[in-house]
Amino acid sequence: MKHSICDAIVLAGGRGSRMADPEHPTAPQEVDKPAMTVGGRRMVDIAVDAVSRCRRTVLVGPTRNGISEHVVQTRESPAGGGPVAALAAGLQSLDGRARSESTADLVVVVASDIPVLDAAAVRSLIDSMVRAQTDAVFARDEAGRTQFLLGVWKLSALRSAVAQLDSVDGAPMRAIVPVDHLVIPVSGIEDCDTRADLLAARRAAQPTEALEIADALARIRSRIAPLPVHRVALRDSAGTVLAESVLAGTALPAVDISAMDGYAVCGTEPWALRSDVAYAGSSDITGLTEGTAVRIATGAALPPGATSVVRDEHVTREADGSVRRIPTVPQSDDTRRRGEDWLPGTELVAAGTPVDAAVRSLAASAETFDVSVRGPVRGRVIISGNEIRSTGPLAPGETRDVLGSVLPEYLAHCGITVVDVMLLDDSSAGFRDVLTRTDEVDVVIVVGATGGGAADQLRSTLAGVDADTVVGRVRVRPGGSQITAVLPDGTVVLGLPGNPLAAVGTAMLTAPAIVDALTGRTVRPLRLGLLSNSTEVRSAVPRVVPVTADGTRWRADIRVRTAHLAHLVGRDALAVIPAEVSADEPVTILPLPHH
Ligand SMILES: Nc1nc2c(c(=O)[nH]1)N[C@H]1C(S)=C(S)[C@@H](COP(=O)(O)OP(=O)(O)OC[C@H]3O[C@@H](n4cnc5c(N)ncnc54)[C@H](O)[C@@H]3O)O[C@H]1N2
Ligand code: MOO
Repeated sequence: MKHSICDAIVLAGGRGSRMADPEHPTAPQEVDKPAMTVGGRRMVDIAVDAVSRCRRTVLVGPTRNGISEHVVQTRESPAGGGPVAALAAGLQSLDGRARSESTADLVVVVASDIPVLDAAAVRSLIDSMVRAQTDAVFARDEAGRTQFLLGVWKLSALRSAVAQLDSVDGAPMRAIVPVDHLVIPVSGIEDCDTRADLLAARRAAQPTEALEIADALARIRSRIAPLPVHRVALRDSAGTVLAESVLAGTALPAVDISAMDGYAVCGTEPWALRSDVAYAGSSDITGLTEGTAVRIATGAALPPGATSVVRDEHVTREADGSVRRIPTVPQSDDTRRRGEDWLPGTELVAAGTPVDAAVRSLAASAETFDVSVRGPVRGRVIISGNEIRSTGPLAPGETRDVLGSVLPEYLAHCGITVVDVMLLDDSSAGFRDVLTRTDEVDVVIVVGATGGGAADQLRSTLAGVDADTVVGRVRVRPGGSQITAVLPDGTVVLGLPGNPLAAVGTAMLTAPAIVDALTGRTVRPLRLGLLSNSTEVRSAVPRVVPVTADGTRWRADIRVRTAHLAHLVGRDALAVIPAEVSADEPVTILPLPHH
């Protein structure tokens, strides 16, 4: 029997009253469980995808957006009438359409609260059904519970089981389970009934493996969506990146002008010199006639009739007041012709270019005064840790905050404009608050709490809000515990390890890739260099190490302490050193900001 003769009924109604959020007692106590996300996907979509190889799928529950058009949506009667009422509605929908098609023999039934359900689990149920030739097969989860809402039925068995009931409204699943059924173990299909189940599922959906540096940066660049495009006046465009190319609004030069102080001439020499002068900016100069010349300033428009410009140094004045070209000089024309630099519509700067001083100046040269851009990227720095103090004397065991005041400078160098810096307690409520109030920023940079230990709330809070963790760990030292995640509202979270040098090194390594992704800026080639002391810093794990220019090479610091920034004082750059580096293997150079 082939998979294609199965139809599917996905149950996506039900009130998830046990899902109510204990931290938000005022929130509605009934939640739409199938719409809740795990790993960034709605559980209803997970269920629909798991049966995507079935011939027809009926989704029973409130009408939902974002469901494939191939899926028929219907509603149980009465609404909220429970799973048997929903199955009856699903059957009715299948039967209604079956008249024009051959009837399927089997029907897969899945609920929308199984966060790791996939096609393979459905496949194994169908395979068992085909082998056993029974009326229904249900899945048993690893806790030993039979999941009657995850199974495969003989269509005829399901139809008659439902038909023999007086009323489907509120009927329990047990009322229709056929005597002749099989239960098979299927791993990893635990359903989500409570908020704790949901959090555990979200936690399990977070990546735990450490990525190589290049893979981590590539994932960040491909998985983080760009910011919206907006139009700004050039004078307000600092820190932005062009979303569209800058096109010339006018030709440059707009008319033929002189490139030198000299003489505009007409025809063949000698030229009788007129007494007036063509100044830059004057537009009412009289035309030249054959055999005449007029003095002209650099940048002045050529008078009508002028055939070329001869610079002062190339001309002699005759006693009769006429001018001639010095015979030995080259026969050059010192005119800048209209459109010689560019014509209207020429692309002057490509999309993806950061708007710097040169871009702003160039756009003004082309009479372009506003541009379509992304950014600037606005960041908020959160300093976590109950032991961290920024002001006042330290109590025993407290640590001075040595990052809040300096990280904005390093982040600015990476392309993030920090709009505020906040100190935060390591409480789950505190973390939840900073990850849900993100309206004014594009990136939240959290310092500390990345480790995943008892006091490290960042990972569990990210799981709780179902952030999409793009990078969970990186194979690098320091900075291995760094996190890059995207909140459901699109805000990016960059988790930096708490040790000060680790925090700065991680920011310098990873923040530029976040800015690349958010702004769509063209990724620059890596700056590479060679170490002068590679044998002294060779390690089994890739490292980020401060370096100082050493002739044509870079000298890396040998024993680096991460609890302060001593190793950044007077250093030129950070080097990203591959594992087991050899003397002639290039390392990536990340220049440090300087004044
Ligand atoms: N069992 C393990 N424990 C730790 C590991 C490990 O692999 N296994 N890695 C260590 C490394 S390396 C680092 S780095 C940290 C990263 O942990 P967190 O990101 O959770 O950082 P915290 O624990 O919050 O802080 C670490 C350290 O840094 C000090 N700190 C934090 N913020 C500041 C600040 N603003 N100014 C000055 N100093 C700061 C903090 O007091 C801690 O001493 O985990 C290790 N543990
Ligand atoms: O990895 Mo920690 O980030 O070494 O200092």
